[in-house]
Amino acid sequence: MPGFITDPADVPPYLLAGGRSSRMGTNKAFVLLGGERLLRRIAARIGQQQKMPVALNADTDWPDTIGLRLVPDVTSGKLGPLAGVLTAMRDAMVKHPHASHIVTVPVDSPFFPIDLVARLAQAIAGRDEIAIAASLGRDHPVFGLWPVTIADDLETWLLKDDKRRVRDFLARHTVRTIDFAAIQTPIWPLDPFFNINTPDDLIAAETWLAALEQTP
Ligand SMILES: Nc1nc2c(ncn2[C@@H]2O[C@H](COP(=O)(O)OP(=O)(O)OP(=O)(O)O)[C@@H](O)[C@H]2O)c(=O)[nH]1
Ligand SMILES: [Mg+2]
Repeated sequence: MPGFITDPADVPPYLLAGGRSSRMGTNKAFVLLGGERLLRRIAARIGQQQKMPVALNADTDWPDTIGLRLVPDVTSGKLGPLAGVLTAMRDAMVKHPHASHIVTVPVDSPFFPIDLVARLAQAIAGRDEIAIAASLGRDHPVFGLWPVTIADDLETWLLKDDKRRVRDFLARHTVRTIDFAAIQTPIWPLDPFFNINTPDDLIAAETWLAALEQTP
C-alpha cells in the first residue's frame, strides 16, 4: 500500500549537475533563463518543496555553488546521471541517516511540477521501491525518488555494465512510474519535463517561460 513515506517534504533533495553540457557547449547550470541562472532557478524550485537544504551533485572544481553543499560523484569517469544518484544515496546515508529515500532533479528542466515529490512519494509502497516521473509517454528517471537500500546494487551495476542504460538498471527493481500531464499554455501544451540541452532549447525555453507568464 502506498503511504510508506509519511512526509514527502522530509526527503533530502539532490540537484544533478555533474554532466558535461557538451551539447550546450558551456556549463548549462550557468546559462540564463528569464535573467536567472538555471542553477539558482532549479535549486529554488526544488528547495521550496523540501525541508532539508538542496545538495549540489557536481564536479569538485565547480565555479560557484551559490551556497549549496557540493557533493561530487563517488565514482570517477562521468558514468552518467546514475552516478549522481549513487552519490546522493551515499551522501544521504551519512548526512540524513533516517531517510529511506532521496529525490533527484536535473539542473536543466526548469518547468518541472511543483507537486513532483509529493506525487512520487505517494506512490512508494515499500522501503526498496523507486518512483520516477513520466510525461507524454516518456519516462524521466532523472526525476526520481530513490531508496538508499539499493546503493550497493547500483554501484556494482554502474561499474560492471558497459552500456549503463538507465532502463536496464530500473528493470532490476520495483519501479512506480507517475505520469504528469502537459501544462496548458496559450501557444501549445508544454511538457513539464522539457529540458534544455542545446542553445536552441534555451531559446525555446524563453518562449515557454513567456507563455507560462501569460497563462491565467
Ligand atoms: N553526477 C553526474 N551527473 C550527470 C552525469 N552525466 C549527466 N549528468 C546529469 O544528468 C542530467 C541529465 O544529463 P544530460 O541532459 O545528458 O546533461 P549533460 O550530460 O550535462 O549534457 P550532454 O553532455 O549534452 O549530454 C543533467 O543534470 C546532468 O548534469 C555524470 O556523469 N555524473
Ligand atoms: Mg549527457
